[in-house]
This record gives sequence, structure tokens and C-alpha cells, in this order.
Amino acid sequence: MASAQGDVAAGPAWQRLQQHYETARGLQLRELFDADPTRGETFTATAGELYVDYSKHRLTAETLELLVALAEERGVPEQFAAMVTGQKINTTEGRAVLHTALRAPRGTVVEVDGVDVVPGVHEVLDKMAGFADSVRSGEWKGHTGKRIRTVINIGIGGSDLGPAMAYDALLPFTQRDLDFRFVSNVDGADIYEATRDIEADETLFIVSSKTFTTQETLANAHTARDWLLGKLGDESAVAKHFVAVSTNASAVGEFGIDTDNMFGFWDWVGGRYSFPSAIGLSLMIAIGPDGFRELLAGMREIDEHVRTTPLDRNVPVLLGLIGVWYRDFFGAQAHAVLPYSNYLGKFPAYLQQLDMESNGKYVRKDGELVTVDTGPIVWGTPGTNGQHAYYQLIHQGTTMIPADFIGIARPAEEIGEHQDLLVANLFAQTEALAFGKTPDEVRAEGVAEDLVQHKTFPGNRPTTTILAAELTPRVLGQLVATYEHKVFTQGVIWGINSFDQWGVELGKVLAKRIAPELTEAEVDLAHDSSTNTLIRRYRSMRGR
Ligand SMILES: O=P(O)(O)OC[C@H]1O[C@H](O)[C@H](O)[C@@H](O)[C@@H]1O
Repeated sequence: MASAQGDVAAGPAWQRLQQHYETARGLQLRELFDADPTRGETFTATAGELYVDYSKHRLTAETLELLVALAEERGVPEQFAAMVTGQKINTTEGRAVLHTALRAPRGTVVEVDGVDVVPGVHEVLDKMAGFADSVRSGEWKGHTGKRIRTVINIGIGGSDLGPAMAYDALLPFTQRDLDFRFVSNVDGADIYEATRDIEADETLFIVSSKTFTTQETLANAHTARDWLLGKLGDESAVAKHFVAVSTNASAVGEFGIDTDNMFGFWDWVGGRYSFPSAIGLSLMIAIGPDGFRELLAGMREIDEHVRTTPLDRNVPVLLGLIGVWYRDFFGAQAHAVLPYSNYLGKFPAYLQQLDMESNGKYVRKDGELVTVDTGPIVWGTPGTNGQHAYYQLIHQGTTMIPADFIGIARPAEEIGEHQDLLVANLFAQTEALAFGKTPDEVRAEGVAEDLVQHKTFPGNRPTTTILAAELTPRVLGQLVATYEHKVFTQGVIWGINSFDQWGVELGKVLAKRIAPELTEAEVDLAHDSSTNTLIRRYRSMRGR
């Protein structure tokens, strides 16, 4: 009986993997490729328009079979079915997890508590489309009758990273006479720099917050409101320059935004999974409703791929399983995501929330502590910049860092030979990481003996390469959904709840307590001696 509950390490599939690891740990990529000249063709899969090469991994067909057996034992397909049919798999919050319903075509039925949620999804999408079109065309006028020139999304975490990442990724598809900015940090510098050079009567603020209680977002929204009123001097201007995206209509109303200007979503959309919801409003204004629908269609393709493809060719499942192989058997602590596309510059940051907030857990769904390692540290920046900075450690350091290399074949603009140079670097890196350079190869180049070891590359460093022909809205949707379901797969394997985030709460509570202590020097401090001293030092630096 397939079960995502309980200790994965106690099951037979894990034990078989453990045994297999004893020999597999010695696998050498050079030998694997020598033994099977077709490996680079057969250890590949496609999902939507994504071509995925997982041949440069320290695994064999047997490893994959054992990993797939683990996915079966843990009930990955059954859990996926439970998720997409609206069962309350987010057990600690008693919620369904239905970001897949956000990209369900009209007419599909997805029920939560007996109510079909799909018509509501499309109602909001239609309302967003009408609004986006009116801003794009200039029909939507600001307080003084001018059209909007700058759109500022105010939000943080899942209410910021998705649209901010996707806006950069899809820049060539955006309406270039509109400027988009994303304000997230409670550091006043963020809102100050975003507003210092623009006209209030040409600016639209989108206040995005699922809960509409997030301290940073509300502070920025209040400052934005004060800025606007300071410039335009009339309370009635707010209606023309502020809209909200939230699940919390009453808090939106209390803030002073007319709920007619609110775009809703639902508690079954997790923050870090919310970017295909109304949280994507800024992106929809940027790329237009048709572009946004393409993005949703790309996500839907991957949802369908996961639902219908056997596990051994199921790309998000395979990526999840390969991640488990390194995390839990090789003890790899980090996972790098290295996009060879400048437009994907914020993709690793987006994935950090998606992956680390979902799977950075030490308690299982059944309330017991995990006995195996869970989510890795996810990081990365666009190639080739990283090559001249930290790749040294990936090539010759003492820590194994499995990495995803993401490449795009056709750039939005062909500029001389840039694209081929860029992609040559991508292929060169994965080749160098996999196969390295032996001491004999170094010697054959005439290198002095005392430098041979320094110039040797151990190789055998694992990478996945993901290639797409073009970075379109549809392909971006496919990429995002692929990683969403990769993270889902791993959560099921580990038996954790990938959809809560209790680990962010304590810091929020303490910050609320500390904030007034910073301004009032008389308040008695009852923290530890480090925190007390830091507060006093800060007060004195602030002249308090
Ligand atoms: O959208 P909001 O309710 O403002 O939440 C914004 C973010 O902050 C929270 O603390 C959570 O850690 C994130 O998952 C969430 O995306």
C-alpha cells in the first residue's frame, strides 16, 4: 500500500537503494559513458518543449529503477492525484493545494468541499484581462487624466518573486512603453528608489498580499499611499492608482482600496505557488492577457505530463528522485541552478522560495522527526558570470554540488555571436564537470610536475541540462511547473508537508516585540545578553 506517511528509510525501497549505493558510490561518469556510447541519448526525456539530459549523473539504469520503485512505494502518483483533485493534503493548515486548478481550462471540474473552483478561477482571469488591457491601451486613466506609465508591484515572498522573476524572464514580450518595478523589502530604500524618479499621476500600485497582514508589504503600501497623496493631495486619487491582489477582502477594504479594484484568490493557493493566480497581475499587464494564458498553458502541459507519463519518463518526478539520490545517499547539501540566459537571472531566487520554503522541514506529516535529510540549499546565478566567480569550488572544491544548467537555443535578439559563445560555455562546463582532466592528461600538456595536481580536475561532478528552443511565456510556464512538481515529488518521498511554512513565524513574532524597543530607550530589555546589547548599541547609533 503506497504511503507518503511514515519513515521513508524504514521501507524496502530505501533499503534497496542503500545497498545499491554501496557499489554505486564508486561510479565514474567517464566509465559510464565509455561503457554505453548511447548514454547521452538514452538518459534523456522531454516534457512540453523542455529537453532534459540527465545522463551526466552518477547513476545507472538500475539506480533509476530503484528510485522509481521508491516513488511508487511512497505513492507519488496517488499523492499527485490527491493534490490535483482538491484533497486537503496540506494537513497542518487543513487546506487543499490547488495551484494546478489555476491553469485548468474552462470547463474542467476541480472540487473543493463539493464546489467546483474552476469557474471562479476564470472569472478572476477575465477580470484581470479586462484591467490589464485597459492599462496597456491607456484607457485606464490616473487621477489627472493621464495614462499609466509605471506599474509598481508591492509584495514579498510569493507575492513578489514569481512576477518579478517572470517579468525579467519575459522582458522581450513586454509592452516596452510601460515600466515595471517590484518593491518587497521593508528597507525604505526599496520604495524610495522605486518612486524617486517617477510621476505619481502616471503610477499604478498593485498591493499584492495573500493575507494582507504582512508587515513589510503593509508598511510599503502605506508609504506608497502617503507618497501619492503627498503628490496629488486628494484622497480620491487612491482609487485610480491602487489595486489589490489578496484573499483577504476585509483587510483590503480597511486599507482603503475599493474591493471593486481587488483581484481575489483562495486559501488553496500557497504563497510560493501563487504566481499563476491574480498575483501575476503585474506580469499580465506587462505581457498581455494572451501571453499570460500561454504561460498558464505551459504549466498545464507539465501538470498533464506528470499526471499521464510513466514515472521512468516523468521529468519532474525524475528530477526529484535524482535530487533525493544526491541529498540522501551522497549527502549533497546544496543544489545549484545555473541559467545560461540573462533573462532568467531571478529564476534561482524564485526557486529558493519554492524549494527551500516547501521542503526545508525536519518534521514529517505524521508529526515524527525525519530520519533522513530533506531539502537542499538552492542557489545560483546566471552563467557565465558564475564561471568567473564560484565555479572554482564546483570544479575543484571538496563539496559535491549537483547543478541544473538551463540553456535556450534561440535568443530574443541575435547579437553577433553572443548566443553561440554563451551556449558553448554551458556545454563546456557540464563536460568539464563530468569528465574532468586526469593528471596524465595534464602531464601530456607539458605541465611541470609540481603543478600537475593543481591543474587536475577530478570530474565526476553531476549536472542536469535543460534545453528549450526559445524562452517564451509557454516555456517559462513549463519550467516553473517542472520545478513545482519536482519539489512536490521530494516532499512526498520524505513524508513532509511541502505546503506549510511554520519556520517563518518565530522571527515575525520577535520582530514585532523588538520594533518598539528600538525607539524607546526607557523600555527594559529582557532578551539574552547579545540581543540586549545589540539593541542598546543600535539605539545609541540612532542617538536614542
Ligand atoms: O502574500 P503574503 O500573505 O503577504 O505573504 C508573503 C510571504 O510571506 C510569508 O511569511 C510566507 O513565508 C511566504 O510564503 C509568503 O509568500
